[in-house]
Amino acid sequence: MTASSPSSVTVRVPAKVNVQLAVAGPRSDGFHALANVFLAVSLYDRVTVTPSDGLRVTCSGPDAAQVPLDASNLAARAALALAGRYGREADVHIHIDKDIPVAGGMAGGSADGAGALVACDALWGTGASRSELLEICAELGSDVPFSLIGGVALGEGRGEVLTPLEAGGTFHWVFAVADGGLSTPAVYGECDRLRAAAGTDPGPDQPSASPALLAALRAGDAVALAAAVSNDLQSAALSLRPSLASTLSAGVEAGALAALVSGSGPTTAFLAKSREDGERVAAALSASGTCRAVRVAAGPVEGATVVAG
Ligand SMILES: C[C@](O)(CO)[C@H](O)COP(=O)(O)OP(=O)(O)OC[C@H]1O[C@@H](n2ccc(N)nc2=O)[C@H](O)[C@@H]1O
Ligand SMILES: Nc1ncnc2c1ncn2[C@@H]1O[C@H](COP(=O)(O)OP(=O)(O)OP(=O)(O)O)[C@@H](O)[C@H]1O
Repeated sequence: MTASSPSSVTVRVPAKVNVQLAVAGPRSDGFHALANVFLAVSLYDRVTVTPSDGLRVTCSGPDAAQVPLDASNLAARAALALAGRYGREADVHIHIDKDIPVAGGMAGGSADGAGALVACDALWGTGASRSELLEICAELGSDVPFSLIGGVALGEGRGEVLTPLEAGGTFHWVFAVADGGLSTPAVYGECDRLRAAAGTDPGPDQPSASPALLAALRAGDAVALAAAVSNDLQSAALSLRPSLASTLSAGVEAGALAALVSGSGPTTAFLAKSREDGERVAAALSASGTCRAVRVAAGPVEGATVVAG
């Protein structure tokens, strides 16, 4: 550390919802080509890195007990990857203040990976370029590059090849957090199984983004966006967790413009006309007893951002 180095750095990183998730059939490497339209929303993890004798991870927040604190933690993997590239030790204490539901389909682990990468880069004065950071993100996981850039973006390939998109306004969301998580590979596997059983495997080719969805985003038009949202993993998530159907119905009955599973689930996402409508949908979902917790959020918001240090 030089005299001018910060003594610690804190980075704030948002959760995501997928407003379109078009999934092709499995590729030969086991991944699926996607047309994945990500939107970053205002639920955040905060990742703080401080110089330490060795690599150590701690976590606080309501779901902290479910977060691994060993080298499998995506934040630890990010620190190791950056240190490895720059030939230094990952001698850092990473603290995750976790507000994003764990294994909820909102890219919580990916957020921590992107956050730790940006934080270590700032702490160590690495000076890595944006494209170098994005390359490391893509090695860590398909959702991690988007956690770095935030906003709204189309993810192609396995979701890591990003094209930033325009959004003409703020969209208001309600998220119903379910009890327990769903494993992302298990949900992709169930999607393949259901398609094989129905004889509807679409093949491995790259799917396309929906023009109507992109136009709705550009216009900032929540009603048009509600008509265009889609998630090819939704039936698989419902197959593995049938109780999510009653959460989706409760949100629709409460007046949500659209109700969908967030990514691989089991968090469900509800689009509202306004912040006030969102508060009403949130209150009705809480009263319905069909979920563990309810959160309101808005987006798009910016990606991983240094907030202290
Ligand atoms: C469901 C989404 O959250 C939507 O944004 C993502 O596609 C998942 O992204 P992620 O959690 O970063 O996933 P990764 O860590 O890259 O991959 C975990 C596992 O999910 C499956 N996977 C993931 C992405 C993808 N395009 N096809 C897949 O089949 C694979 O089984 C893979 O082994
Ligand atoms: N920093 C982390 N925070 C949470 N989970 C982590 C972290 N690092 C590794 N994991 C592991 O990743 C698994 C998935 O957690 P995560 O919260 O990222 O799921 P998710 O939001 O469904 O992911 P995605 O939406 O990207 O598919 C957890 O069960 C946990 O074992």
